[in-house]
Amino acid sequence: MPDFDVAVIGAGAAGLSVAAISAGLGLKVALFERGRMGGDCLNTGCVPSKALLAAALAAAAARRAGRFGVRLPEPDIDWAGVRAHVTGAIAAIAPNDSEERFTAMGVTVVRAHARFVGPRTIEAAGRRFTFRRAVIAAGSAAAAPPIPGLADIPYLTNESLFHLPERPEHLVILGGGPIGLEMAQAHARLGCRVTVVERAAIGAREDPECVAPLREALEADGVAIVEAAEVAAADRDGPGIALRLADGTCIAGSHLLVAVGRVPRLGGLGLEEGGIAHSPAGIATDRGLRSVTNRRVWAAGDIAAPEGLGPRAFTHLCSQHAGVIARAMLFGLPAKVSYDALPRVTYTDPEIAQVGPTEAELRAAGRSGLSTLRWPLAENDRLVAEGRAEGLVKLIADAKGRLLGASVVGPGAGDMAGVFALMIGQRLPLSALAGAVLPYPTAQEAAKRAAGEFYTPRLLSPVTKRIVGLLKRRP
Ligand SMILES: Cc1cc2nc3c(=O)[nH]c(=O)nc-3n(C[C@H](O)[C@H](O)[C@H](O)COP(=O)(O)OP(=O)(O)OC[C@H]3O[C@@H](n4cnc5c(N)ncnc54)[C@H](O)[C@@H]3O)c2cc1C
Ligand SMILES: NC(=O)c1ccc[n+]([C@@H]2O[C@H](COP(=O)([O-])OP(=O)(O)OC[C@H]3O[C@@H](n4cnc5c(N)ncnc54)[C@H](O)[C@@H]3O)[C@@H](O)[C@H]2O)c1
Repeated sequence: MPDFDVAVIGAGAAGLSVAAISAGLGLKVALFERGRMGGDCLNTGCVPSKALLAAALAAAAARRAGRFGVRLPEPDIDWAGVRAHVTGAIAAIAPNDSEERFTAMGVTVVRAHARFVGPRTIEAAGRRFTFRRAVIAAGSAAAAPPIPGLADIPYLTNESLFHLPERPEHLVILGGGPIGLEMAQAHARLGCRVTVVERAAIGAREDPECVAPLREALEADGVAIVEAAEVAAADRDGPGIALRLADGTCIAGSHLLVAVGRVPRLGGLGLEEGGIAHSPAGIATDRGLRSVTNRRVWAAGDIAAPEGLGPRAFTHLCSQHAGVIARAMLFGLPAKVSYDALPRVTYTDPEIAQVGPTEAELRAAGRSGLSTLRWPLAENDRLVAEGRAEGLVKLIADAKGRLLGASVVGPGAGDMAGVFALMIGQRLPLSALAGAVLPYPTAQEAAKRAAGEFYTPRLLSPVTKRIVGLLKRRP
């Protein structure tokens, strides 16, 4: 008999979710973690980045208070205090992901590097563990672009950024994706000079109508943005760093943050010994997240590269993966992942939220009969009252009024994304949102108004007017 029903490699968002469900269902579970419990999200990702953004927002709010007739002096940023807030947020959440909590659930937690030594055996801490089923949830790490000289200079990634003892004087950020943009705004608002160096365009994956207000906000925060930049070399520059661009420009700063995407942590897992197929994108799985070569093995989280979909890196996706694995691996049901209603949010100010595909992606996929519905946040009473009515809700629907994609830019865009995820996931018609009674005044009303735009032309059509004209003669 195998030692464990389920063996999980990695105690990040994905591994913890799988372990909790499996143990909750009464299975014998082993969980291997070589680093910190909680993985990237808790220690070096979502939590510290959002904590830093919260500190930055407080500084920005103080600077903006004058518009309400509340004049405050320029905020005095105490870097040690900011760091204490970040580490405090991690410490407050850590018990949820702790070894103690999982041990209490009945999980055997092994704090060591784990590797497959055969298709049904894992080795860790000098011991061998046989398993009935295994889940690889080893996550991803910051990618290092092949720039000459980069490997020879000290640069930061998400693993080191949140532990800087001193505030960077001039943070140069390579990459204008979500990590680059969130960290650019956070550091600029906390008093650092910031330059973003981006190969293509910032926020390139997002709807351009959403990126435009964010670009303005970043520039207003003092972030310098260099786009279409080809970095030819990286060097030391005294105590700092310098990026030399192909056009001859030199961008020098005190610190360099590399945020150009993620690579799966495949190294040292013994995938060959385990008979587990993989590619540079991650563990090759079917849509049920099951290894295409070792049918006792599944993959979850950033490291999973499901067939035809590829990897994605979001904590909420880890829960979806865990749910699919629970149904497929534990109950033998035909569960599959779908990213049709997957939300993502860049937590800048303004936030950018996307649920499902963007308009450009839908059009590139050849979808016809699409309706594009917009509602500007300048028309939202609550946001006007709060002096932050910049942004847009943009919805893309099919001819029958079913929502396919939603793009939002503005304050609280991420909170609005939940409704759109529900609508797309459950295939609800726009009338469900357009007809809902929402509390006034809330930002969410902008979502309802955008949905209502699908029906407005129909409602005010000459035919409807003629019908109403006839009906008015009723006694
Ligand atoms: C700066 C930043 C901000 C982010 N912000 C957000 C956000 O706001 N919202 C969002 O949804 N997502 C965000 N993400 C993405 C999110 O953090 C990841 O998608 C998520 O943490 C992935 O979880 P995971 O369980 O797949 O991997 P991880 O969290 O990386 O966990 C994998 C674990 O496996 C362990 N491990 C690896 N190999 C082995 C081995 N051989 N043996 C034992 N242990 C091993 C590692 O030590 C690690 O703890 C952010 C990421 C970054 C970097
Ligand atoms: N709020 C969130 O949900 C959140 C926040 C941060 C990260 N994440 C997750 O982490 C992932 C990784 O984020 P990321 O921002 O590192 O990656 P990314 O792939 O999303 O963006 C990287 C950016 O770097 C640019 N780039 C690549 N090589 C370059 C080079 N040599 N020089 C200059 N620019 C270069 C790309 O054009 C791209 O715009 C995200 O895709 C997301 O899944 C999520």
